[in-house]
Amino acid sequence: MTLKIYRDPSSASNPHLFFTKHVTIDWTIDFNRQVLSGYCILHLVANETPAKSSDFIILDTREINVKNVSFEDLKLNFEFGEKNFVGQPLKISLSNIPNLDSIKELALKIEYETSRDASALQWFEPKTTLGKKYPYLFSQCQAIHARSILPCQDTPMVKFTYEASVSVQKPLTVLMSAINTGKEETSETIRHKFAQNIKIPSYLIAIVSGDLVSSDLGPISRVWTEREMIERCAWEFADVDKMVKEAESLAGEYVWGRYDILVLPPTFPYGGMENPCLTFVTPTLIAGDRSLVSVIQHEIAHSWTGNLVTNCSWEHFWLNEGFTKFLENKLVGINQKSELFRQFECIDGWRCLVEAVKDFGDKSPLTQLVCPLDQVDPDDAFSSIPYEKGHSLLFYLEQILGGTEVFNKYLRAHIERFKGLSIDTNDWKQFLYEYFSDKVYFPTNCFKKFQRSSFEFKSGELAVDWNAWLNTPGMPPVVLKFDETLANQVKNLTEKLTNEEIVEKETIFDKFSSDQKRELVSQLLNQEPLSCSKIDSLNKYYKFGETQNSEILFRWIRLCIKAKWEPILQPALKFVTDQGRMKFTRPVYKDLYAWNFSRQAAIDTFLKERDCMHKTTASLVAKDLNISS
Ligand SMILES: CC/C=C\C/C=C\C[C@@H](O)/C=C/C=C/C=C\[C@@H](O)CCCC(=O)O
Ligand SMILES: [Zn+2]
Repeated sequence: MTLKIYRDPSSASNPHLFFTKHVTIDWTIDFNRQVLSGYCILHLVANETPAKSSDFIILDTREINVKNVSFEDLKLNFEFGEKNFVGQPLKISLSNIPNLDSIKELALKIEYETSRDASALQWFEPKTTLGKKYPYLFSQCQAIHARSILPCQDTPMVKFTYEASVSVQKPLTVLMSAINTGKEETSETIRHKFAQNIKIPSYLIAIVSGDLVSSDLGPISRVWTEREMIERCAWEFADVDKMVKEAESLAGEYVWGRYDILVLPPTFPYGGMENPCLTFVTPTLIAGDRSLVSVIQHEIAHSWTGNLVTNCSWEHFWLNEGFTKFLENKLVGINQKSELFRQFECIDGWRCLVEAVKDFGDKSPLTQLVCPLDQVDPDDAFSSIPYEKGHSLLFYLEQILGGTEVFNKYLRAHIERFKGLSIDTNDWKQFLYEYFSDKVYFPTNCFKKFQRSSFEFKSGELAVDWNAWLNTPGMPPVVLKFDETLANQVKNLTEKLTNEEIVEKETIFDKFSSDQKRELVSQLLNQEPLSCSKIDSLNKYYKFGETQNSEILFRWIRLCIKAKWEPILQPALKFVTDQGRMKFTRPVYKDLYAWNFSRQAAIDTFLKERDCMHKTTASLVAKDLNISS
């Protein structure tokens, strides 16, 4: 068994010597000190490059307090390398392991404790939870935060199974991105046990602990959250089993056993996180009308693209997110029984892409699909670009390679070919050419070079400008056209609201779906600023400020800020304080900062709130507001 090695600028680890095949975790959650303490055992396998006794096994860590490293009964020497933005390498010496040449497997036991600053963890004191009685903890390991909860080869090219045993004070629950395999109780504590028997990368390790309750949704699904939210969450996500079946019809068998959902506190920085067996989601999805469940479809889709077929490094993140966005939009179409709904989602996605390219600047390397990350923290590079540019490339290929039926078969074949593996863009492209070999002629040596040069098209070759799509900043080389039926129904009202005086609410508005209402505000936002009196009327007749749909509220707030409508200041500050989903919080903070009238209020609010925010959100918003950390 060997592991294919890729370049990963976000990891200091050296899996070319030994790579992880299984991890055993034993933790005690200490809510008083806000640390996880215990040990992990990394079960390593010798890779193709033979290790010498002068070598070190290098693991990624960040703010981890290592007490002891051992192999069987042998204590191993270790030291830390230099700290930088990817953490601090832990170098474990192999010098006193006898007969190193003959060792094929090596179980390294590392006893350690996390720090209070572990970047993967957010700790809550009881008073900050809904129930106010018990503390709460959750993790977010993507992209490179797993190293703050265990020393590991924190690169997605390495995939392993894991088992965990986690002790916590009674009556708290612990859940992980794995199957629950039982518990053991003492008078004071409960030890929860887990097993993840499918190989996963480190970024998919996840843990939550709190006073959680659950409600069954179907044979393989239940939703978990705090008691105060459970009924609303169970109603919102009632269709999840059906959605998993729809995804199976597209992508193949669902192999993870369970598809549970955890609804987190509002500081959770993302819409959703595809932790296997237990998707983590933001409470901003609870709209009260199931209108935001496409995030669940997105996370379900990751069960194949991302969690089975994984990007080998964060430079190829589009392979996770572009594919998943592509499946998500297809699932929306399948669920609504019409391709029109899929195409409608694509229009919104393209608009997000335009905005993200504008944000970074169209010359920025961070707008490339294959995104260079030397000396770049993946959190700083994160944007809609891998999602939407990746989606666009696949949408384009679908069109030129024969349409949905043909491409759906290819998607299945892609998943079948790469499941269980981590891949780069070259691997993806090579298989694409292999699969469609009847359609294209290509020179066999073209794959090696695609990163640097665009190659000339030969007769019969697939006419895709790969260099422009993959390695060039800015918008894609092709402007995609989507069916506009559903958007056009909105366009008439947009024009009316823009050009005419608003004297009452147009009745057509109530016939719109929530997504069309979102589209309406997006279209209004996509043009020149409205006058304050127009915003006054929209506010009076359409009451966008009262919506429970966070996507609409987000766009409404931005529309008002763009119009310099001063009454929006307090609602905008409340919005960025009540929830911390970065997709919403960062643009609103940035808009408030860009407007003289609200700049100081934005800074003051952030400074007051930052200690209660998620660490990643706080550090990125600080950069957005030009505040040093
Ligand atoms: C090219 C970009 C390079 C690396 C980025 C990789 C990871 C970035 C890190 O910041 C973690 C991202 C986690 C994302 C989780 C869920 C998203 O799909 C949520 C999307 C936005 C939202 O809906 O709130
Ligand atoms: Zn995703």
